[in-house]
Parts: sequence; C-alpha cells; structure tokens
Amino acid sequence: ITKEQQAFMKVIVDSYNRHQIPQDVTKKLLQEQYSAEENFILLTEMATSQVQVLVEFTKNIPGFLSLDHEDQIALLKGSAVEAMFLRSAQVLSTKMPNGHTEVLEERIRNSGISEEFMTPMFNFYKSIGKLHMVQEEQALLTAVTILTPDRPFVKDHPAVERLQEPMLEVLRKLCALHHPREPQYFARLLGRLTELRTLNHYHTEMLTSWRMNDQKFTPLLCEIWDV
Ligand SMILES: Nc1ccc(C(=O)O[C@H]2C[C@H]3CC[C@@H]2C3)cc1
Repeated sequence: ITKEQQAFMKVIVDSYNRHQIPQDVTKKLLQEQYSAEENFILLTEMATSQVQVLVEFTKNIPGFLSLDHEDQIALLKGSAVEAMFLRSAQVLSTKMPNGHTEVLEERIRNSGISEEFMTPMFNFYKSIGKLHMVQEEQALLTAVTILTPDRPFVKDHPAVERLQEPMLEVLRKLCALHHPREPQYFARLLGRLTELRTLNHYHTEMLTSWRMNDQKFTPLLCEIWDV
C-alpha cells in the first residue's frame, strides 16, 4: 500500500470511526420496556441516527463533495439501506457488548417486521459476522457501497467510478494484507454486496407494511426513502 493510499484510507477510517451511533441510542436498547410499539420507536431512532451518521461519513469520502449535487443525493438515497444494514451488521457482530446484541436482536424480531424479511436480514448479519472484517475493511466496504455508480438517477456514472475504483484497489490490498491465508477473501467481501442488494427489496416491503399500520417515521427517514 503506497503512502498516498495509506493517507487516503486514514481519512475514510477516521471518519468511519468518528461517526458512530450515539451511546444514548444504544443505551436505550437495554432500558426501554418491551412492546412492539416501543421496539419500533427504538428502531426508528436507530435508523434515523444511522442515516445521520451515513450522511456525515459520506461527506468525508475524498472527492464525494465535488460530484454533481444531484448525483450526491442519488448516491445517498440509493445506498442508505445497504450502508445501514452493513453498519448494523458490523455493530451487531462486533462493536456491541454482548448483552446488547441479543437485546437488539430481540427488539428487531419484535417490532412488526414480517418473518419473511427477518430471515434474510439475520442471515446477512451472520454472514458479515463470519468474515471477521477489520475496521479498515468495514470502512472501505461501506465507502465502496455508497459509491456504486449504477444507482437509480445517477447521471455521471464515470465520475462515480473514478472515485470507487481507487477504493476497491485499496480494499483489495487490505484484504491480502489482513487475510494472507484466504486469497478469495476480497471476492467474498464483494459477494456480500450482492447479498446486500437483495435486502433493498425486503426493506421497501418492511417500510410499506409499517406505513400501512400508520407507524410514525421521522422526517429524515421519509426524505431518504421517499415514504
Ligand atoms: N421507522 C423505521 C424504523 C426502522 C427502519 C429500519 O430500516 O431499521 C433498520 C435498522 C436496523 C433494525 C431494522 C433495520 C436494521 C426503517 C424505518
């Protein structure tokens, strides 16, 4: 990894670590009482804070703010669900003190999300956990996901590709560095991005079913997901 690639990576990793979900949100997971309504409110808070964290992280990705402004919005809206599931998978599988993980899982299972979405979501969390990504890989994989050129309504594809390519190159080198005995590790990471895309569809269903039951969303979630 060259000097400038190291500097480049440091910007992304520091930003990824700086923008974490506030403690008060994760603390509430243990305190509030159990009910589908209360769980839904907690998940709404969590999703809202994850989207805020996502926007801040994205603004620090080198070159992102020099993209066309409408393309910046299209990339954020197009990747919000995937970035959120990636981060919650990483939070669930590593960051959280043990007691929290089960509690969060329990609340997710008991918040009005349909069973048919629950399975793929938890399978994804498990498949991410099994990879034992180092935090540099997590940060770069999230940045690569956000800078996916073929999101709906993106006009200048090549400009997004030019930002994503160097990130993929650094991620590839990182994988070789941290997982020397697994030559296919980088390919497996990219395979997770394909699995992530399938969650978009389920997520839209989840939102629709909650809306049908008149569940309250925050303005930020309504804006990012056009609900
Ligand atoms: N009012 C809403 C509440 C939660 C979500 C959501 O996507 O939640 C995500 C955060 C983690 C728990 C369920 C998924 C993963 C969307 C709208």
